[in-house]
Amino acid sequence: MGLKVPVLGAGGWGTALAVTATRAGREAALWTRRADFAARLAAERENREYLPGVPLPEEVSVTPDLGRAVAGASFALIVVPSVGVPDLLAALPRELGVVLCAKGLAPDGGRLTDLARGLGFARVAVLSGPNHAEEIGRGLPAATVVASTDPALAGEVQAALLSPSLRVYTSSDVVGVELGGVLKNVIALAAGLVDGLNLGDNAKAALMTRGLREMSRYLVSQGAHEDTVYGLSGLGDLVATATSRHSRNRAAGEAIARGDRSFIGPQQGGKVVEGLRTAGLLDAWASAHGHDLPIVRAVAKVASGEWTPDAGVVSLMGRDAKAELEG
Ligand SMILES: NC(=O)c1ccc[n+]([C@@H]2O[C@H](COP(=O)([O-])OP(=O)(O)OC[C@H]3O[C@@H](n4cnc5c(N)ncnc54)[C@H](O)[C@@H]3O)[C@@H](O)[C@H]2O)c1
Ligand SMILES: O=P(O)(O)OC[C@H](O)CO
Repeated sequence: MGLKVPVLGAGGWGTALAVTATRAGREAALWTRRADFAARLAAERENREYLPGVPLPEEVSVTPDLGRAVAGASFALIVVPSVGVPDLLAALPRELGVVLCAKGLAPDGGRLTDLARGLGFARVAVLSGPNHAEEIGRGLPAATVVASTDPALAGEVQAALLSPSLRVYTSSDVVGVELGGVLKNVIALAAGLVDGLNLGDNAKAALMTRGLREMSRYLVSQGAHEDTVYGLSGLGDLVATATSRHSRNRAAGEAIARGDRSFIGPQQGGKVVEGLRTAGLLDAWASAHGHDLPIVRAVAKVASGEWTPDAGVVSLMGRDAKAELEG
């Protein structure tokens, strides 16, 4: 088992994971595609752009050379935003284990783990949980889940990240862990809309609870275990994201509700707000497959500019009367 952990992507989450690996006694090779940015990180020993205030230990090396970053390693953490995952995977040796850390979907609306398998990777895992980079980077206590159908790979990743400040659980439910992280971003965006519209605590509790129900219906329809929906990568991450001052998804929803149009449409404000992209991809999938995902639909319509935030509220409040456990 290689002691070096390649961390591919030097945004906030990649930087926090590189620091996390050093707390588990490993060396981390932090890769970024921009050579000038790599040089700056190596010189300043801090990622001032994406994770300010967290020093990079000397066990973290920084490189723009992908081959060098993964040389001799058993697996790599893939921590670029979901849009960048296909190109990055295509450039990696297929014998490498890949641990997908993005909370988003492939360009066709499918799962990133399926994309990896389709490209020929045999050892595939996903890492997800209630994990804000700002807190993990500082070593505040947290927990996460690594899921794989390959228990040896899940165990390797667990050992490489487990430390007194991060409990890493394993799971074999790849679908549940992966899609929990994907869906919660959309519900967190909707929670931000509720915040920005000043709709109150009752509305936010109702939105999060019905959102969890929507997550459950979708995840189980895709083959997830229902228990996973109520675990760290489902309910846990939904609570962390929908209630947090750190969450970009929640903050984007709040900003849209307050009239900030920079998040509307394809440019998406220039920030990684995975839920905006996910909502459109999932809404298209749900329409094509006859699934009812009303919160996803409302967020997709608001994110594309087709509906105002108020119209989204009207659509959700005006749905047909039903029994709570009906669907
Ligand atoms: N920030 C968190 O707390 C957190 C926690 C868990 C999971 N995630 C997930 O991790 C992923 C990355 O998020 P982040 O917070 O690190 O983002 P970020 O905005 O902090 O940084 C993104 C990084 O990826 C690079 N990048 C952007 N597009 C790229 C591309 N096409 N190819 C290669 N590199 C590209 C950027 O230059 C930047 O270094 C997202 O899917 C996010 O949902 C984030
Ligand atoms: O800042 P967000 O909204 O992308 O959320 C960050 C993490 O996914 C929380 O677990």
